[in-house]
Amino acid sequence: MPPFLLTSPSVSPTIDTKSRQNPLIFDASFLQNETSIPQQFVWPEDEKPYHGPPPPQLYVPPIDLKGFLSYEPIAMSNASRLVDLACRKHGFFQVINHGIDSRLINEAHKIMEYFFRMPLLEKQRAQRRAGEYCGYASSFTNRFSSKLPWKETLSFRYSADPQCLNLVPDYFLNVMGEDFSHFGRVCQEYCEAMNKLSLVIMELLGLSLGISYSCFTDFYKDNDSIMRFNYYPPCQKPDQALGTGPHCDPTSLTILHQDNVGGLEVFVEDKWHSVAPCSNAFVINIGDTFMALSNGLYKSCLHRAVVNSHTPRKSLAFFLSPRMDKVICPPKELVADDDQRIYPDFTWSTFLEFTQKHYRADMNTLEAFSNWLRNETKC
Ligand SMILES: C=C1C[C@]23C[C@H]1CC[C@H]2[C@]1(C)CCC[C@@](C)(C(=O)O)[C@H]1[C@@H]3C(=O)O
Ligand SMILES: O=C(O)CCC(=O)C(=O)O
Ligand SMILES: [Fe+2]
Repeated sequence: MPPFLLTSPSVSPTIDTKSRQNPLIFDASFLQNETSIPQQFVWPEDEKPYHGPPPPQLYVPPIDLKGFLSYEPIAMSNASRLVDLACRKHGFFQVINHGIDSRLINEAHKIMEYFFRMPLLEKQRAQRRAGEYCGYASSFTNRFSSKLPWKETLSFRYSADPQCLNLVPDYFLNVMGEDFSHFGRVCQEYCEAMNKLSLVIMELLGLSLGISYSCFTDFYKDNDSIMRFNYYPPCQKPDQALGTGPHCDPTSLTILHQDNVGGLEVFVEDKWHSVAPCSNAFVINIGDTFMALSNGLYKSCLHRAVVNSHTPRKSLAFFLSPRMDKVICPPKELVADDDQRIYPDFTWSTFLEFTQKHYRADMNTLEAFSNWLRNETKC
């Protein structure tokens, strides 16, 4: 186990005042060519990316959803067996023949490219504000003052509640104006496709955990999720910086589509492994909230994104999360008696607030949150 995994979690405000008083400006069009990078982007020695020979590739089982989607019994049992093995070990698998139109995926990558290539001032019309999880962030220069990620992100909320049909287009209309109506429609369509796929994966997870296939689909049918575009500009010091630092996703399930550049790494069996990009696959990983819902059986695993000196990289991440007020409590089939509960009951709204106001998501988020919650409920 590397030394950085042994540090005990401490709860401190996520937004540090130092970074707000004296914010650095991350303008990628300029910084991507700089041979010396600001100190705030240099990661500590024990967290720096490894720059020797390329890391070994992680075997991320490709799950063929074709047979599963048409309810073929053999295909369903094969898929659930592979998913079960992967989720007990590290929580990462891929899905192929997922039924999502490649034109929609390409269109989403195209509009993302268009957005991030706009001048900084234009992008800042959607500026993410302190304590909020939606909007545009050029690195997290006004949120943190060290270990800054070498990335720009654009995040927005998606809700599967039928009353929220226009949430995404309305968001873009409000923050970016009329010219972004096509943008908003593509994003809504992409999120709807992700919502559908996430419910299929929830059926698969129900089966692989040996409980009813509808247990998790019911739980997530009115999900309140986060869609995020990640853009990693080239960095002339890729051995010192990180696109996204080591973390476990606090959310329930992440559906990631990466372009063909590569940079995603997962920490398994004491070392970093790369996950090769594949345009017809989505990389799926279990997040902390689903780990808690499965009573710790399925793992939320440490991962990060490294950067390179020559090619910008893009990824689309859909973070599935339950409706804000749903209580995360494992189904009784997964808990023999109350002593076997690993995490306390919580709501996604409290956990989300914890990651935005009290704790910078890292490899210990769920543990730090559980301890914080136990203390809060004690007094
Ligand atoms: C609830 C969330 C917090 C983060 C965005 C969503 C899902 C993943 C989290 C994050 C990506 C984990 C790594 C650190 C983080 C700060 C980031 O680099 O973007 C996290 C997100 C966040 O707090 O904005
Ligand atoms: O861009 C990637 O490959 C991973 C990003 C990630 O882990 C995240 O956004 O949570
Ligand atoms: Fe992540």
